[in-house]
Amino acid sequence: MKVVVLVGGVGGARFLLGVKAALGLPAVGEPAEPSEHEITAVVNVGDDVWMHGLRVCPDLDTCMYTLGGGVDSAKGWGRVDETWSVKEELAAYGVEPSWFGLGDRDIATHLVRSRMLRAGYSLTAVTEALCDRWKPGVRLLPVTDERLETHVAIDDPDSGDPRAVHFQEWWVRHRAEPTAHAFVPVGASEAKPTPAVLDALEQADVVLVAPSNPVVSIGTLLAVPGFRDALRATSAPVVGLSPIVGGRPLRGMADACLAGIGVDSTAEAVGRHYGSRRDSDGILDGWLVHTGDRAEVPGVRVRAVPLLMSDVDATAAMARAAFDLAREGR
Ligand SMILES: C[C@H](OP(=O)(O)O)C(=O)O
Repeated sequence: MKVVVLVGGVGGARFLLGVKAALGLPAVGEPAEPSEHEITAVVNVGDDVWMHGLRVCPDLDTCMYTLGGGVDSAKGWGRVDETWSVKEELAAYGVEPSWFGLGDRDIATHLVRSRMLRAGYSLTAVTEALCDRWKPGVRLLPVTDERLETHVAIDDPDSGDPRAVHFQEWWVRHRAEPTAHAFVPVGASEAKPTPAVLDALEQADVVLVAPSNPVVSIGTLLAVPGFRDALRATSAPVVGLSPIVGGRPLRGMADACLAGIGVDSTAEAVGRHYGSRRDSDGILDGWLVHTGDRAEVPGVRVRAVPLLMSDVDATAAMARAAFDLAREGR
């Protein structure tokens, strides 16, 4: 089976572990024998940023480290056994930004990526080269090879003046506390989905929308011109999983993002925001919500199952429920 999963970072990576397990693949790493199943993750790039002259791709790296066995699993991102000498040395020079820490091991990834990008390789090719080391067992595809970065319109916490900051500054430096008035995918109008992404969607047997951030992860994928159309055109059923459980985000600060686009933090509101492929210009055929949550999404089959990614087995059960819902509509 060819499975395409739309993902962001921490939540998306955890969900991919469960998708692999649901298909009988090792959650971490590659299977010993070639498999009949093929998983492709289309990954958000809106969090990407140039930092100290290095190209940092947090969501691609979180997926790569998580699936390749190199992640700091307590945090859900970054390298295990990380050290911070470079960060300390930069602080000693008084170099800004000091609020975004790059670990020593992690820096090696960014050095390789930046060098290859400067040599003219696409982000898709660079990611493939990095994955040659990590062997995530999932094909990780940036949604676009063009530069696309999410910016957030806020009132400056010091001056109160309106300004736009890079997503990382809002998320990491300000902990998503200043009210987000808008999210702007800077560069989106010039971006296009890569041929590999379009091909994966066309060939897919099923497409899953991970319980990732609906605004700054999945929303940014959908902001790439042509991506929504390709998702709507695939012959594969599209099933999403709610990242909102009991009116609260599973993790992260998705509620602050949803408030910024005027969507309530409920499974129903997010399902309606994604919308129906059949009855509107939406992206869903099926929508999984957490047991006990209710959602009516016109034109979309809704089922309630446990949606807490507490471990790989629980996450695999979620993926199996998504496959079942996808099959129901065929
Ligand atoms: C929030 C995001 O991950 P997601 O939950 O969207 O997959 C992240 O890692 O920054």
